[in-house]
Amino acid sequence: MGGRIEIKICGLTDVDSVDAAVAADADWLGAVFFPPSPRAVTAEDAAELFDALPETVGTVGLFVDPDDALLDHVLNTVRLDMIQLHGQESPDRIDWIRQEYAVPVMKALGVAEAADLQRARDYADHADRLLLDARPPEGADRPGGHARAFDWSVLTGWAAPLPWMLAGGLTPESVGEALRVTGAPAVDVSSGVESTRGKKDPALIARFCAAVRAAEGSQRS
Ligand SMILES: O=C(O)c1ccccc1NCC(=O)[C@H](O)[C@H](O)COP(=O)(O)O
Repeated sequence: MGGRIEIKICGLTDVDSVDAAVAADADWLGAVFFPPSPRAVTAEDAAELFDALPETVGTVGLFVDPDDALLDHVLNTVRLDMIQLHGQESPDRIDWIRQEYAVPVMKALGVAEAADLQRARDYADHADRLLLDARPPEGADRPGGHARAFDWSVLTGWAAPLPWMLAGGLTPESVGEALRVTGAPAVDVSSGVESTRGKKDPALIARFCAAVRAAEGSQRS
């Protein structure tokens, strides 16, 4: 049991943190194209951060209910290997985006209780992956990136209809337990590897990735 656990570091905004994520063997690097986020970057910023990356590292563009103009601009400016949709995008909208841009789509779902997992089935025939994230606080100005974890035990017995990532409040200290409880095949982190909100910390990125690899090793033994 236990193959490679994929790691996504989300909300990257500076080259030192990008370098740290690559050095720490992260699989996915995320850029946020949602202006209210403290981690938001422009397409031009992201191109500078991502365009010299090795092909072995995947890039993720994070959007919230994007219009076609934003998608056109970003996809024509930055190399993106996956589109993450973190808003209220419908299955039909996902079908259109996948068709139009020929890039895999990961649909984020807000989870607080087991019943929230039922929505995963709505996207089973439309998205390529699911991101299970904690539901945002009431009245939040953005749907993700709040350092909130949900009760991972709600995933016990859950049959994932698609490849998926666990997100929400993960840290170098908690990710091992999260993996033990959930068996997640991939993890995603933003706040937990920041020294202050929106500022990634290369040392925390390295610690987070090392903790995932340690958990991977213990799954194999
Ligand atoms: O990170 C943001 O600022 C953000 C803004 C708008 C929509 C989604 C956002 N983040 C989505 C992510 O994929 C985060 O990595 C995920 O929510 C986990 O965040 P955290 O709990 O801070 O690790």
